[in-house]
Amino acid sequence: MYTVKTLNNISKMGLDLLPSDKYTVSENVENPDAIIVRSANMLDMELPSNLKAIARAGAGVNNIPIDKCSEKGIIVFNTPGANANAVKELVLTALFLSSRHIYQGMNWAKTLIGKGDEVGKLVEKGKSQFEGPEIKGKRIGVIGLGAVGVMVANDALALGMDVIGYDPFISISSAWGLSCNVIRASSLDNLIATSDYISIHIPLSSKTKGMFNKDKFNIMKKGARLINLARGELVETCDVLEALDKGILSCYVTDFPCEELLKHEGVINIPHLGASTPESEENCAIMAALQVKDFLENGTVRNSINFPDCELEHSGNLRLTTVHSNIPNMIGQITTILAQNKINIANMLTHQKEELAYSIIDIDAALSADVVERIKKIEGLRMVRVLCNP
Ligand SMILES: NC(=O)c1ccc[n+]([C@@H]2O[C@H](COP(=O)([O-])OP(=O)(O)OC[C@H]3O[C@@H](n4cnc5c(N)ncnc54)[C@H](O)[C@@H]3O)[C@@H](O)[C@H]2O)c1
Ligand SMILES: O=C(O)CC[C@@H](O)C(=O)O
Repeated sequence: MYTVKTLNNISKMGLDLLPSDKYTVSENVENPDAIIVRSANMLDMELPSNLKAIARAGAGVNNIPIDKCSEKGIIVFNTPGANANAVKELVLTALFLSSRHIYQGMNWAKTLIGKGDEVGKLVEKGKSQFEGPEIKGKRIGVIGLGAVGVMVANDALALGMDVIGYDPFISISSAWGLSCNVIRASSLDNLIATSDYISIHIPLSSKTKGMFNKDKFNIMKKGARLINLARGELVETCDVLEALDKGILSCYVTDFPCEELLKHEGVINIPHLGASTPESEENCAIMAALQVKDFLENGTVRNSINFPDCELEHSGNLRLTTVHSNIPNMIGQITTILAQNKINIANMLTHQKEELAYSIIDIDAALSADVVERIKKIEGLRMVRVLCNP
């Protein structure tokens, strides 16, 4: 029996994929084998001693202590692309909201309650204050061309915009999906200096935190509009407010409100709704649950942040999986212990990612607790699991 703890509301469509004869799934599980989480902050959480896997039902993993997990041999998954369409649709909404003063106009229209037959006349008289430009023919700069950025860039082209993109780490699959009509920015500053609209789609990390600061606002086109549905901390709050006050920015749309942003008229604050559609919640939950299940039952790794992809067809009668430091002679030490105990290896696979390596070893014989203990004691070994092959 495996136990899975949920830290946020996770769609039932996903959780139902963990059958009740093999899994106990609840927000109240004490010492779980796996955690499925959305945006709950796990950074200061004490990691349960049984924990083997954390699945982020979503894209951003800045709420998960990745380094601490890697040290302990705990795998972290996310669900790439599963909520990208939901975010893209909200970005397109944000584009129009930032341009056409729809939100301000709607609020103003509400002030006409009680004016009775005068409402029509007052609307016509007052509407000019909410005029705003069309997006067609304007330039949008898309920063980060991953699952969301590629969709935003392609759809902005379809809306008649001139699209420039920046992503020095673009993946091959994203490059295949991106329209060849998207202009490749020679630098981030070049994108920022030439765009009427800028949309950010990069992860928050120590390298990207505060990336949008005074220096970037100072090179923007006067009156530019900035859309940030990625993460609040990518943009320095005091600098964005100053850019709005100086008229450098005419609007900032964010999915991450804070007290200061809520008070400013030039900010459109959305309460983190980027992925809040039934479709994306289901997609993320299904992907997260299946990844956890395949890892717990078969040791398969797909879409992990800290582990290398690894998948091996079953052979033999037992499967040993190990997480260890990516240093010489780790496999040598493990296989030596197996050989000393006359255990034949039916098949094996080892892959590495940065400082960590993951191995799947199928064996023909039974494995005593003593052998497992000896393997666990190898220096650099972070996690050992023994699974029964089907
Ligand atoms: N508001 C929401 O609800 C919501 C939903 C989904 C994702 N997000 C946020 O949006 C981010 C992007 O999501 P995604 O699904 O497209 O992720 P993704 O991993 O598919 O794409 C991220 C892209 O950013 C690029 N990148 C990384 N550092 C960069 C840098 N310094 N400059 C330019 N490009 C850089 C990467 O190469 C990658 O192509 C997530 O990390 C998450 O924080 C928010
Ligand atoms: O789970 C959510 O509602 C938000 C998810 C989003 O921020 C993400 O990074 O995928």
